[in-house]
Amino acid sequence: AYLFSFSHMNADASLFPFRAWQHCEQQALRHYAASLDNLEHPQGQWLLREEIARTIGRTRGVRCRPEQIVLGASTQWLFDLLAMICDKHALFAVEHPGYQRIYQQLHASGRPVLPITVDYKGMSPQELEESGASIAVVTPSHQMPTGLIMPVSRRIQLLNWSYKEEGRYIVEDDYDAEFKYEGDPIPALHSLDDLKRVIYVGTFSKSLLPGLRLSYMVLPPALLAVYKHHASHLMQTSSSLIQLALYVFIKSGEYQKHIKRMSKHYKTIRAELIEALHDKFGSSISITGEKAGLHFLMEINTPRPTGAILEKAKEHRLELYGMDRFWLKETTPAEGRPVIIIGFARLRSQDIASAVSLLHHCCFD
Ligand SMILES: Cc1ncc(COP(=O)(O)O)c(/C=N/[C@@H](CCC(=O)O)COc2ccccc2)c1O
Repeated sequence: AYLFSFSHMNADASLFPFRAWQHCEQQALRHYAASLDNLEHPQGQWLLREEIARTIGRTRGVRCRPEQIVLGASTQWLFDLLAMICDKHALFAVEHPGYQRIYQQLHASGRPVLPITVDYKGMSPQELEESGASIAVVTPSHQMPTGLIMPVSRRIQLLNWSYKEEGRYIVEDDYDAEFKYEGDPIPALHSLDDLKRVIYVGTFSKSLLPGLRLSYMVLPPALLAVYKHHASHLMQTSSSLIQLALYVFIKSGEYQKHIKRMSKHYKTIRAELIEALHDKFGSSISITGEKAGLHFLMEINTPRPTGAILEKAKEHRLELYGMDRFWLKETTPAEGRPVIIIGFARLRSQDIASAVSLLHHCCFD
């Protein structure tokens, strides 16, 4: 077990309202037990899809009908489903550096997946155009892993790319959009889309718990028709009990209360952590991607290579990850200054000083 964790991959279950959740599960069993004894709608429980449509309409500006929502047990599964319903010659473009699991998932679907460079505004429209891809997968709210927020100008450029040819789509993976600390809330890319080319994907892994395995996808009408034709034989993969408990949890206002409480908590932890990092490391670090989400990047001006830093972290039971897991192309990054990903969803206020000085030790001593 780790002494301290800077992992970007997990939440802090101790902050989850298990009693409230348990009450919602009991309510779900009491009122909807009948729906557990058969296989429900392939897209998932209507009642939950209605609540999700209402929530993302209010919080992300995503206007959709419950009929367009498909639930699934993980974002990865939803990408599998997407690979099944998209044109078999369609090529996917993903951000590079980017989220490894989706890249691998799409690769496993048998079609070439094209890594497209992320510049300081997000996925490069020129490279995308030249790549011949027709489906671009982006994380505009908080790019994984760089943390950059895609400016509206780049969102418009990507939308225009999708409008240029039939069959082009943008998959907006809005995975940790609930948490934003600086600047005005930016509505989803989906809210700017006039021609129904954006597939909006969300998950409850970050806002609630990754272990619930519940994510959702909003299909534009044209793709919904294809989904209904091709994939409707596929039954829903997420549990009806979890779906109905989540429906009660959202309906009762517990979800909104939880997001408000977690946003406040993460805002405090993030500010304390950044202050502690600057105090300890001084001008030897530069932090980027810290305006939203549950992680940011930290570049360190030290002669010690990334590998040695990660090695030392392992020895000292400090959970820490580098950029290698996000480097999708065979080329490894030119060995510039070490860059590590700093997650703070699991960090406790009382541990920050010790975790930061241990990190400093791994980078310099
Ligand atoms: C870009 C992106 N999109 C979607 C998801 C969510 O996927 P789903 O759980 O299948 O719905 C993740 C999860 N990424 C996970 C792993 C990152 C990695 O492997 O490096 C991190 O997940 C969590 C992070 C903080 C708190 C709780 C969970 C994603 O990084």
